[in-house]
Amino acid sequence: MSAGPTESTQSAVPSYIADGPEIYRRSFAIIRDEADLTHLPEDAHDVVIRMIHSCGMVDLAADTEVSPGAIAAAQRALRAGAPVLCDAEMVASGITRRFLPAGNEVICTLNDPRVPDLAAAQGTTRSAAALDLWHDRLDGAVVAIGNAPTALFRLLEMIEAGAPRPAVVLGLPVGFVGAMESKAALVAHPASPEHVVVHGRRGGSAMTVGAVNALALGCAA
Ligand SMILES: C/C1=C2N=C(/C=C3N=C(/C(C)=C4\N[C@@](C)([C@@H]5N=C1[C@](C)(CCC(=O)O)[C@H]5CC(=O)O)[C@@](C)(CC(=O)O)[C@@H]4CCC(=O)O)[C@@](C)(CC(=O)O)[C@@H]\3CCC(=O)O)C(C)(C)[C@@H]/2CCC(=O)O
Repeated sequence: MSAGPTESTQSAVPSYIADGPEIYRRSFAIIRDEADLTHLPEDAHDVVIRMIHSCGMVDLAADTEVSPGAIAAAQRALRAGAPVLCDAEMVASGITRRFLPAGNEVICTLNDPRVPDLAAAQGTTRSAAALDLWHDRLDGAVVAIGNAPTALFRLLEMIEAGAPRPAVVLGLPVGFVGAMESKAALVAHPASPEHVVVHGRRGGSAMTVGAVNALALGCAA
């Protein structure tokens, strides 16, 4: 093992790996070794590995479902310049812009000044109301929902009502109220777009960012 910056024999800090690319290489090798990805489409492996990388849970793979065309659809959309529509600023902030293949816009409407009034008028969360401002960008978009279950429910309601269809939905909200149910609804919906979900309570902004970054990196392959 290579030593970290503190190499003094006096130090109580153990030696550690301080080479960024090497840390990534080892992490991905450990995940490949420990995670069972066999039930997932082959082209989803790098995406799921990066999702696991973001949360440290190799058993995440068992709860992950990827529709057969999801990865190809997402990468086609990204290469064609589709925007990435995010439910939370945490998701939007984490996406590594230089990985995106076509200078794709990353959009989060949560803090648009119109959203509080929309939410109050509809009696819903700001996260769900913010999707009303997605209408003109939804067609063929990559949707990344990493926080709010109500945003995923709202997206399904919009699609049912005839809104344009995104290319793919990364349905990865987290939590105890509505997260499991919203993801189950996405997978079961007869008009479900291509999707990536982690069933159950697990999800989150970091995991969703990992999925988008892996999809973007895969566009270059
Ligand atoms: C019920 C909500 C949940 N939030 C969760 C987890 C986290 N949320 C964080 C932060 C900073 C934000 N959450 C909001 C989206 C806020 N969270 C909610 C809502 C009340 C409703 C969403 C829903 O149920 O669908 C939602 C507010 C709303 O009206 O939509 C946020 C907008 C709150 C705010 O700042 O006003 C904000 C998002 C900021 C952004 O744009 O990035 C956490 C960091 C929690 C914290 O602050 O301690 C954390 C992040 C988790 C992650 O990985 O994304 C849950 C667990 C999803 C929870 C819903 C489920 C539950 O409680 O069981």
